[in-house]
Amino acid sequence: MDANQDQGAKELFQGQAQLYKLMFNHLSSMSLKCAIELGIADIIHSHGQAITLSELMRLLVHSGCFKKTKVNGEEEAYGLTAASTLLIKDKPYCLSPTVSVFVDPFFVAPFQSLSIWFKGTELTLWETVHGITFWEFMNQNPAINQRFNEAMASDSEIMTSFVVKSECKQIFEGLGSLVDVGGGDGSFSRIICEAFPGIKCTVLDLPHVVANLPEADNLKYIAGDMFPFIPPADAFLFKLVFHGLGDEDGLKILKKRREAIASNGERGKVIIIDIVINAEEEEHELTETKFLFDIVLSVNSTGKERTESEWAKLFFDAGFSHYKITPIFGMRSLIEVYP
Ligand SMILES: C[S@@+](CC[C@H](N)C(=O)[O-])C[C@H]1O[C@@H](n2cnc3c(N)ncnc32)[C@H](O)[C@@H]1O
Ligand SMILES: O=c1cc(-c2ccc(O)cc2)oc2c(O)c(O)ccc12
Repeated sequence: MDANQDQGAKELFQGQAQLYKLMFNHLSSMSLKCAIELGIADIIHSHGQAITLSELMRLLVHSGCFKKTKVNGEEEAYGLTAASTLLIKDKPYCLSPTVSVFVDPFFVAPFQSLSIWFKGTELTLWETVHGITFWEFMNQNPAINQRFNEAMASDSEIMTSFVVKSECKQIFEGLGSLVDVGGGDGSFSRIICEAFPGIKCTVLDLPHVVANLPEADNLKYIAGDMFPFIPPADAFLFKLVFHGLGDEDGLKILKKRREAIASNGERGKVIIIDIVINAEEEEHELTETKFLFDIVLSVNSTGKERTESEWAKLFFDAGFSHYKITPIFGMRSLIEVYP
């Protein structure tokens, strides 16, 4: 990649992370609500105007979503930043559908009840509020399922087009087969298949996600559950899948992949694209976005976002011998795991 492309990708991923932060900003106030309902401030203590449009714009400018500028050097106006550029509809990368899913009442509603969940017994807050698990909810609500899958697809498109142009494309070179586990509608694999026609890609996901999707010569879909069965392959890709799994389930999946690699003559690897929390070394705002994601995942699923040492423990406990983390996607990293 040349320096201009590199700069472009950096800006793109910074913009994406910034947009996610804005998308999840309501979690700060919901956490505050929860702290009030649980009486946290009281416990610690006993131990020891309406917004006008211009004010709203001021807030959005302050948060970096838009910038204040001048037209003809005089008139005040609002311009786009890296984040709001990702909201333009007819551009190759548009995150507007993603933002609209994750600020929709069905998604935001559970956060109103954080304190009820803390006092209850359900495994996830999602179940406390919606009565069924996140994936069952998607199965039973086709319109929302479609919007969620489209949001995941736009996330994949941004990332994959970057992967196939950057040095990290070498991790796919020479592969004969790849299973994209929990691969959604296959947007990631579709771009990989086009860039590497020699790779036979299989997307495994739940039936309501992969039903009736068009296959290609080297792109197939399997409707199924990743826990009992994942087909053999030279590489297993998990993009934004482990963050939805607790350590016990994550370990189950990784151990089976380790066994699959052993029965393939120790040939194969696991490729993970996910968040790695690195609060000491990275920018404050990036860590904040990752922490917000952590709340989303621990509320909607049994998962969490992990630090490098938490990831390493999972890999070594599953019997892998080494791994490499490349933090190339703004808030997400590419993790290669080897036997
Ligand atoms: C956050 S989405 C990520 C989708 C895709 N990898 C991407 O990054 O765009 C997680 C995916 O895991 C799938 N999934 C969840 N549980 C699964 C299971 N038990 N077996 C197979 N897929 C599953 C979901 O349907 C969903 O498509
Ligand atoms: O509730 C979620 C949200 C996500 C999610 C949101 C935005 C992205 O760009 C990626 C992922 O992922 C989830 C997930 O993987 C899961 O297992 C349960 C819930 C969610």
